[in-house]
Amino acid sequence: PCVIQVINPNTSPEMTDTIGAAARAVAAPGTEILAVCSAHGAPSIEGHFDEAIATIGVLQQVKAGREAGVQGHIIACFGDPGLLAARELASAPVVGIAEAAMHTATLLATRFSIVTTLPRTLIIARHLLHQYGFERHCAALHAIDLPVLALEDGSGLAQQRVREQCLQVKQRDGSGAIVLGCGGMATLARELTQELGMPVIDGVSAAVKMIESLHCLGLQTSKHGDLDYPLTKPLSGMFGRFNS
Ligand SMILES: O=C(O)C[C@H]1NC(=O)NC1=O
Repeated sequence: PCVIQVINPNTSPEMTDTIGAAARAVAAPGTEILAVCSAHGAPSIEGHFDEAIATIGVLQQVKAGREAGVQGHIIACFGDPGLLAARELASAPVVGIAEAAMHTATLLATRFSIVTTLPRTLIIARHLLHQYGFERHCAALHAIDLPVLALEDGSGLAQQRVREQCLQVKQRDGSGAIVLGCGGMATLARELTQELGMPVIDGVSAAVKMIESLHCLGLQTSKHGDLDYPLTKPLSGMFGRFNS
């Protein structure tokens, strides 16, 4: 079996459910999805500070997942918080939803646009484009200018703003694909792809299929070089829980 731990780095149970549903919608018959969220941290991640504190919860979940013997981990926040640290802790593959969505977009179009939530988080997406080497593939980045948890308030306003922004991307950006820049947008991708007649990509589902592929290929996070397990040292205070 292929057990995939899908980690919502924020503490919103509603968003964890949205993310889990998107993952299960595409999981292969032999794949089990374990959707979890940080035990403590921020209810939504909307900036560098939120990302920094969310990283600890991500790493705690990755450690628990490794001890449970999962076949892969997904970091289901568009900033991919703690990705490389998680890869040091993990033996199984770790995929972030931003990298998964970006890689997928480059297989389908020469350029993609990103649609995310608050304008202040655009810089985080820009940093990832640079880190992953996708800057020249990204035509534009847009924000719907609503907070992350507006996607879970039941009003449908955020979902409507995402749809409107995607329509504008299609008319103005000259990009062939759209990347949805939030784990909470995961369940919108398939319907928007149909309506717009162009690929609208959700990183949660893309990451599930990537982990399944890596598992099928018998490939795991490389422990040769700089993603080897962390050096053992006495960690103190709140980090004592990471002492293996
Ligand atoms: O960066 C963003 O706008 C979205 C990001 N924040 C969050 O709590 N989950 C996410 O995917």
